[in-house]
Amino acid sequence: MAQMQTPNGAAFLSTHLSTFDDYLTVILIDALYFWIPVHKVHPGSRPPRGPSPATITALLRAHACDSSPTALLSAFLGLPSIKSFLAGLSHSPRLRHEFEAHARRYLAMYALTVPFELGTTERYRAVSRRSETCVLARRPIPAGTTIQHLSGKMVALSPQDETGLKRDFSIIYSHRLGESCLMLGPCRFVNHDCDPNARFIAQGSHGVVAVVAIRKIEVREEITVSYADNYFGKKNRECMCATCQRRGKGFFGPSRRAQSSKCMSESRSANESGATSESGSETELHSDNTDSISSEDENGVRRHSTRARKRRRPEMLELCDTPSSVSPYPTPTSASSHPSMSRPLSSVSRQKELIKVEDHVENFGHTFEDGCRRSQRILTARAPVKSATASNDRYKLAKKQDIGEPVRRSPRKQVQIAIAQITAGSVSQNVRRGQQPLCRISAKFQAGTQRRKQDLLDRRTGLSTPPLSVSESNDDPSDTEWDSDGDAELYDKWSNRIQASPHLIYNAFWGRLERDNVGANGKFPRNQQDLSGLEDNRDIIVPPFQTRKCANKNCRARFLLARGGRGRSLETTCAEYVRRYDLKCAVQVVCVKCNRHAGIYGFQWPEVETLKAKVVDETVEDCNHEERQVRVEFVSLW
Ligand SMILES: C[S@@+](CC[C@H](N)C(=O)[O-])C[C@H]1O[C@@H](n2cnc3c(N)ncnc32)[C@H](O)[C@@H]1O
Repeated sequence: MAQMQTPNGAAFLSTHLSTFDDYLTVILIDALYFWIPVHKVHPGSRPPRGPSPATITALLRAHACDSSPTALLSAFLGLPSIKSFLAGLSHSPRLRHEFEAHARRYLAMYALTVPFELGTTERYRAVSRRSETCVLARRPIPAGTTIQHLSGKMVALSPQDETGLKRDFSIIYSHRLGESCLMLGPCRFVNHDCDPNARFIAQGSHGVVAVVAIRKIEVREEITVSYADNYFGKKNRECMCATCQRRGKGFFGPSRRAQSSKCMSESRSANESGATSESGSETELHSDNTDSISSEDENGVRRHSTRARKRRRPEMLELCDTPSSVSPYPTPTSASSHPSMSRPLSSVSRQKELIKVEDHVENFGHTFEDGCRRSQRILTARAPVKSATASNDRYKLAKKQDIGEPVRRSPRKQVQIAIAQITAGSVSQNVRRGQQPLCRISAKFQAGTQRRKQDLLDRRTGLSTPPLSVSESNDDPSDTEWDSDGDAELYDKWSNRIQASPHLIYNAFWGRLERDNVGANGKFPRNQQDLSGLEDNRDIIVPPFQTRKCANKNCRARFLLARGGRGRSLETTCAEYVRRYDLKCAVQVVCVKCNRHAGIYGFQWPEVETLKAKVVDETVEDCNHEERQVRVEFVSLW
C-alpha cells in the first residue's frame, strides 16, 4: 500500500480515496439510489463486494429522520462486508479514518433535510455519449449559504495516479496546495456553468471542499459552479452549459466550428511534438503557478513549453477561495496561468472521429426533474446524421431549434393516441421514429373506454399483489415474475391485442409508436428467450398493463405494472429508469422519484412535516413532496 503523507505532500491517498469513492458510489448510489451508474475514477476495476441494496435501504429507513448521519454511519460501518473491507485497512488508522469520513459524506446525502439531490442530465451527451450526473436543488437555497452535505475531499495526486488516471474529470488544481488534486465525494457531481449559482470553497486545511450558493437557488434548479474561464477550451468555447446555450456561445456559438477546425490542426501538431517530448520520465506536477509556462497564439491555441506539456492534465477544475476574508486559498489569478487549464476538451482523436449520432436523440439538455415534470421533451434528429467531422455534426445537432424546448403532452393524451392507433389497427400517416402521431379517436371507441375502465376496476379489486417499491424492482429485475393469475390473464389479453396489429406496438409511457417489435415467431416477447431473439438495437415496447395506487396514503401517484423487453435507452428521467429496469422485468413504476424515496425512506416522506420547527416552510416547496402528488393515469387502456 502506498505510503501516506499529509495532504500537502506529493503523494497522498489519492489512490486509496479514489478506490473508496468507487466502492462507496457503487454501493450507496448506483445500487439503490440512482438510475445510471455514476462516473468512476477507475471505471475498469471491480470494487469489492458490498452490502446488498436491501440492507442499505433498511439502514437508511431506520435513520432517515436523523438530523446527523452519525448513527447511520456507525450502523453502516458495522455491516459485515464493510467490516471486512475495513479489516484490509487495519494497518493504517489514517486510511480507515478517511474511509469513514468519505462514507459519511455519501451517507449524509440521504438525510431528509439535505437541500440537494443527484439528477441526470443529457446536456453533455453530444460529447460524452452518456447520461451524466448533475446536482439539483431540492429546496430553495438562499445566497451565501453553504449547501449542507454537498461536500468533497481533495487529495493530491501521486505521480503514479497522475500517469495512471488517464481521464478523470474531477481533477482540480489547488493553488493552495500547489498541486493537482482529485476531488471526490458528492460535490464532484456539480457541473460547470458560465453563469453559476454556486462556487467551491475550501473548508479547513485538510482538503475538504464545500459548495456555497452565490445567489438564490430555486427548487429544481441545477446547482452549478464555474470551473474556470478556460476550462473547456479557450474562453470555454466547448462549454455546453445552459448559459452558453441561451447566449449562443461556447459549444453553441457560431464561431466554434471555424475555431475548432483551426484548433484541431494546431492541437494535432502540438500533440505530435508533445508525443516526442513525453517520452521523458518527468511526471511531477507544478508546485505553483509561476512554474507553468504557457502562452496562447492568435487562434487561441495554448502552447506550452516542453515541460508544461509534460505536466498537462486533460481536465482540471479550479478551486476558488472561501468567501470569508480569511481564506486558506490564495485568490486564483487567471485559470489560464496554469497549463492544466488548457485542457483540450475535444482531443485530436475525438475530433477526427466520425460521429455516430443516434437517429433518435431525446430529452437533450434537461434533467431528471424536467423529465418528471414535463412528461415529454424531445429533440429528434430527423434523420441519421451521416459521416462528417464530429464538431460539425455536433454543432448542427445542437443548433436544432427544439433543443431544450419542452413539448408538453399529458399522459392521458398519449394514451388516447395509443388507444386510437391500436384500435384502428394501423396508422394512416407515416410516423417516423420520434415523431408524434396524431389521430382522431372514434366515438365508438370512446364509448368502449368506460366499459374498459369498469372492467379494469373489477379486475383490480381481485388482484393480490402488494404495491411495489424500489428495492423490489431493483434487486434483480430479471428474476421478477408475474405473481398473480389475474395479471397473467390481463397480459395475455393485451398481448393478443398487440398481435392483432403486430406491426404497431405502443409504449404508453412515452408516446412512441414502434413497428416490427415482434420476435421472429411474430409474437410479442414474453420471456427472456423471446427477447433474445430480437435485435439488440430495437426499442422493445412495453405494453401498459396494470396500474396500482401507491401504498403511501399521502401519495397519489400510481404504479404502473407492465412487462417488456430490453432495448436501447436514450432517455433519462423516469423513462430511463423504466427502460433500464423494466425492459427486462415484469414490474415497473410510474415515477422513479416517488418510488425511490419510497424505497429508501419507507414512505416516511410526509413525516418531514412533523419536524415542523426545522423544515415546515421548505417542505411545501420541496420538489420531492410535490412530485409525490403527481397523478399519473393510464387506466383508460382497458
Ligand atoms: C466534475 S464533473 C461533473 C459531474 C459529471 N457531469 C458526472 O457525470 O459525473 C465534470 C464533467 O461534467 C461535464 N461537464 C460539466 N459541465 C460542463 C459544461 N459546462 N460543458 C461541457 N461539459 C460539462 C464534462 O463531461 C466534465 O468532464
